[in-house]
Amino acid sequence: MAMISLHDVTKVYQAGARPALSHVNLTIERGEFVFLVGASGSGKTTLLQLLLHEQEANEGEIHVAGTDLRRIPNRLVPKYRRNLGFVFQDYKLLAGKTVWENVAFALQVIGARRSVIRSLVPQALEMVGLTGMEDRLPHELSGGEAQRVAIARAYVNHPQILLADEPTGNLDPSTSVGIMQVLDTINRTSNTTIVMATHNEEIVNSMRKRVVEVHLGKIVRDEEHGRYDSSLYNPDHHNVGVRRGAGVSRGESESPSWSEADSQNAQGSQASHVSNPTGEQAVVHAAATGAETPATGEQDVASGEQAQAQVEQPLAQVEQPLAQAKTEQTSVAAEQDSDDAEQASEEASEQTSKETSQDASQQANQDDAPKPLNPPAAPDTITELARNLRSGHTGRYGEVFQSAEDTMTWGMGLDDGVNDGSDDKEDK
Ligand SMILES: Nc1ncnc2c1ncn2[C@@H]1O[C@H](COP(=O)(O)OP(=O)(O)OP(=O)(O)O)[C@@H](O)[C@H]1O
Repeated sequence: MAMISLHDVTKVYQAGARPALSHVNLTIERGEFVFLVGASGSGKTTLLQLLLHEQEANEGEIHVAGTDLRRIPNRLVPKYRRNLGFVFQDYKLLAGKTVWENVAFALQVIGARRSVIRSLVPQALEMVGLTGMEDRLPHELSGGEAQRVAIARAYVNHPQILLADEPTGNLDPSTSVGIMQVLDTINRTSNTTIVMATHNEEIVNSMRKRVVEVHLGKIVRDEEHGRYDSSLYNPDHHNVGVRRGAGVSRGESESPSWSEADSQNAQGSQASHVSNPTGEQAVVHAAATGAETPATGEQDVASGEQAQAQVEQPLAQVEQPLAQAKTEQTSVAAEQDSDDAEQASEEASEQTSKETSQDASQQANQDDAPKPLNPPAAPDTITELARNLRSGHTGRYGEVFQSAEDTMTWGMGLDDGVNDGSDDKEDK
């Protein structure tokens, strides 16, 4: 069964208004990494809200992690959301809690044992490269560090799915590379399904993941190893087009006729210049060739060197402990009531701690600092991203997830006297 499936889904916020989503069909398998792209107002956030069950569809079926969202009673929504981690553009850390407490909180509110918390929080912080920063408060963090904490919090209970709405929208290019590296590592090492809404062309075009493009509430493109050119569906222009052949089509999508310029672009050039929203010219590789062509040193890439240095930290440092953790403990839920599992967690933690303490200490306090070169460990896609990345424009991002926050694992029970983490902090 697919991890996520939408069948003929329509969402209308106000009677008579254009549907935010119209007859959408989409299937995402376990372990896929999907970029959700499209102009502001196209329906990306709405789609994520439907997956969170923050909004309900007017028509159609949605299944997520085996749950039919048409049939889920409200009281079970918080439990359902344990399957999901969510990363927001603006981090949404709890201001009065330390890094450790922010991450631990996501486990405390679902009733995880202290021993499990003591095991999983360091692993999550290590995975995002923040070991050594446990005692910092959010206001003492850079944007990139704050987003790493947010990812650790979203991932600490090992959800099957990570949803992210513009997670790099507030970050500079080099810091964005680090965030994408973390998400890519989570996806590759733990088979976590990731759906990320973004406007950032360079991230999409460099990482060459599956791309689902939404335009006026409809999926107009669904491609393996796809790319994104925001100008093709610019809502301010009537003559929109889609660059067919930019990737492998995944299935039914509505494709408007494409313009002559697009046609020329798609016919074999190795690279094309695509205007970014600020009007600058960024060099991107034409996906029509389907080749993972390495960037040349001649390319004019803003912040390229800095971004590349940022990304080329040894991935083994974060992958090894995560892989080990996944081997020895697959589900927080399963561990909550099992003493055996608890013991295994502690053993895993000790083992992980021994094997990685040296690397972890080296990672402390280095969130945005250039990292040492380690080419064999850096995946091509991330290296490509580091070379190509420019900041994309950020779309509308309001408080649309405000109510969902309250029932995500870290928000549930905030005002209900839930342990604030201080006990666990002492035991850390
Ligand atoms: N709560 C709401 N009430 C009424 N209309 C809404 C609501 N939320 C979204 N819409 C409308 O639904 C459409 C899709 O909005 P949505 O936020 O999903 O787009 P988006 O692609 O995520 O945009 P952005 O990239 O700017 O975040 C837009 O026309 C928007 O105005």
